[in-house]
Amino acid sequence: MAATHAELETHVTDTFFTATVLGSPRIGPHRELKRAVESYWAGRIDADALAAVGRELRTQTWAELVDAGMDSVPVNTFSYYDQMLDTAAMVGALPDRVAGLADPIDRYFAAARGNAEIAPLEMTKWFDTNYHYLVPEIAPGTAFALDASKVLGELREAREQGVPARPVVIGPVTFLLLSKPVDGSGELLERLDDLLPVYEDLLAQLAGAGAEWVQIDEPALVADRTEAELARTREVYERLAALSSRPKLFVASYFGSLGDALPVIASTPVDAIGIDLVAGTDDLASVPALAGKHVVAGVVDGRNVWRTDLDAALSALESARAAAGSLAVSTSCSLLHVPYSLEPETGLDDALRSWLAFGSEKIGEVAALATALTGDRSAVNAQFDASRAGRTSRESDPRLHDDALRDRLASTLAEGISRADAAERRTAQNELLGLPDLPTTTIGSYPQTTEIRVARAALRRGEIDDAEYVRRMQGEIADVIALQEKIGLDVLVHGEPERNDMVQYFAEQLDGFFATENGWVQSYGSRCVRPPILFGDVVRPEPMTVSWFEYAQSLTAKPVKGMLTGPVTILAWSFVRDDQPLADSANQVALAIRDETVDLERAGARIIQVDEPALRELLPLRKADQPAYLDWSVGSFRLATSGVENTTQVHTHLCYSEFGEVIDAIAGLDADVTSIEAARSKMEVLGDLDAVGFDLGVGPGVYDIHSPRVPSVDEMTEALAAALDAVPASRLWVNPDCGLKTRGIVEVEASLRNMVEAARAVRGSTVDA
Ligand SMILES: CN1c2c(nc(N)[nH]c2=O)NC[C@@H]1CNc1ccc(C(=O)N[C@@H](CCC(=O)N[C@@H](CCC(=O)N[C@@H](CCC(=O)O)C(=O)O)C(=O)O)C(=O)O)cc1
Ligand SMILES: N[C@@H](CCS)C(=O)O
Ligand SMILES: [Zn+2]
Repeated sequence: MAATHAELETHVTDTFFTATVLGSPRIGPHRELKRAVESYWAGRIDADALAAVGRELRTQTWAELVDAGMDSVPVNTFSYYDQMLDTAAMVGALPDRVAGLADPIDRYFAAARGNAEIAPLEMTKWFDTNYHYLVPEIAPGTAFALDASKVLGELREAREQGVPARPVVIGPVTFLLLSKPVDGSGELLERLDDLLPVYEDLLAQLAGAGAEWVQIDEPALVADRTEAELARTREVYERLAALSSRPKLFVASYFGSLGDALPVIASTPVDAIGIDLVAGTDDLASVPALAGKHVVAGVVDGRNVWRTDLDAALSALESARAAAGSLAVSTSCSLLHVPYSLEPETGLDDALRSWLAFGSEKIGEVAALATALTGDRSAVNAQFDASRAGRTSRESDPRLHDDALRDRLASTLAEGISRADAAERRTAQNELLGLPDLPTTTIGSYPQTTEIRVARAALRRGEIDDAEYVRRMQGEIADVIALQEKIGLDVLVHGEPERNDMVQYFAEQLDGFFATENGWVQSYGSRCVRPPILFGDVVRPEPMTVSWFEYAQSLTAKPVKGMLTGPVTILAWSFVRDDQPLADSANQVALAIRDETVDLERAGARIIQVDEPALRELLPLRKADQPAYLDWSVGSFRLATSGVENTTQVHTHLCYSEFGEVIDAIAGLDADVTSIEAARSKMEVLGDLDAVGFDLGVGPGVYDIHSPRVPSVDEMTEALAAALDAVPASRLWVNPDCGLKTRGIVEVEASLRNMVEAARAVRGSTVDA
């Protein structure tokens, strides 16, 4: 049964816990950690003040969990930046280049962000989420050594507060599989023999510090794994479980089903196994294989915001308990991926509110289910009734089903979503645009300055009116157009100052979405996003971008790109309804974007860019599920972009990933021009595109926008020369890797000047040749 706070104060020991979550958000209910960390970086507060903010946030998080009735509370899920970086620091795997920094916190932040001399670690997406982790680098010389100060410190802190603390660490298999071999390192799982002593030492120290349980996260086991990898996994957990002095071992999986890995983990003497019964419902049928283990059943969705169907969850829990014997109720994954609480969302109508559960509400659901599971159903009747009422209200809400929209979508799809032959389009577009070879452009956003954000905040608070806001944004657009003209770029953008975010901006204008006021979720480090909630059928009441485009185009004779976010990315960065296939929601969003492209074209846009940076991110973790995804995602992009004339040049933009695995899909998008992140991977993507016969326009990023460094003309000339080995000049575009919203204007101007100079130099040499 979920314990009360009073019971916990009597210290339940040596028991199997019954109610928990796999992890907690850490950025702060009002982004307190973001503000503290950024203040520390800016030198406005010292390390003690930063530590105090962290301590206060942990205390609040643990108290909420204990008060709600969790009888085991995850600790060490707090982080100043990222949990993979924390693990690298814990096992002594920070890169050598930060070793010279004496202060551990400065060393840590240097690995995360770099500085004038030090390159940061790479960042990449955490499985199929919109959270980015830092990729540890493992060199042959990396000498693993334990530094357990963070986890031990947080364990001690929690225990002093009477919290039934369960330290959480990333497991050795996931840590190595997600790290990057450098300096000639081979297959990283080969390093397990070096790494395991560190984990053994850690477990001994945790036991010595009073930890009854430790949670070892192994989400890498929900992706396809080779026999050899599974065999190594078995060895790891046999060895760790064989330790004489250790806490009970709870191996947690999440983001999918364990599949073949389930019997492997089950065969080792670990004490508890966590399964994701939301994204990995298949594992429910395998629970009998877990008999004798404590099963931690993730039935409350940690990735999405829908209220749990408590009746269905309870019945899954009852059948799992019957098969396994011993069971705890949990979230499917850490609550890192959802906002803290529904409470600040004053803009929610009662119906919508009754369908939702954010972090706090999910903790309440876990507690209610744990109580119901022990037989004391009457104590939680009200929660079960509210869950049923929310479901009934949702099923009957007219906003979930718009017949006119569905009919129009069906007829548009029936008409076909292919454009004319690409060569025919190219001829028509070249004639209209008259661009030079190697046209120069940027990806869309220019620096989101404090003035821009302050203006938006002032509009929100009613301190300025719409007209004043438009005036200020038009001022920004005019500046950005003038800057681009001065630099000599060929294809211009309006700079996106009016967009709080490339997804939220559209969601705020589409029916069927709810945009939260305070639903912040960590994206990376101190950066957060507010994923909108796609709850109903999606309808575009009016044009969303046209007036900004028209204003920008009125200031220049050069073509200004219409700038839109694509359907896959809008879905990937939203919380999406779970009552219909993702493909159906994607097509509804695509139809709205298609209408916008047609309106932009009518307003004079000769080029329209539809960004799909999240195309790779949503790729299912299991190969077997990938073809169906690629089919609907490419289809939704084509639906969004096939409504315009042949003369209108469609661009797309892809970034934040390595695209090797989805290269066919990129070709399948059939965009006239694809700008793609390439600077860090040294243009490798061009070879991949060539290999699948891609013969459309391509703009491989010639410089990395993730750092303030100004790239030289020479290095961009070299990048372009390398690109010309794979792509003829007639198809090559010149652009940075991604948008410039996180950069400062001074470095942007200098970098773009050099980029244009490099393009001109290369153009000259190809014309001469
Ligand atoms: C391209 N990326 C994106 C992802 N997901 C998205 N949904 N959007 C993306 O663009 N995933 C992959 C990458 C992740 N990259 C980033 C990069 C940068 C940020 C970021 O800077 N986030 C901002 C918040 C942005 C925002 O929503 N701004 C709003 C509100 C701003 C605000 O907080 N205003 C203050 C007042 C003004 C002030 O003092 O500054 C307030 O309200 O208190 C806006 O511009 O109106 C961040 O601050 O973290 C995220 C992901
Ligand atoms: N048009 C967007 C794409 C980011 S991925 C931008 O420039 O910021
Ligand atoms: Zn981008």
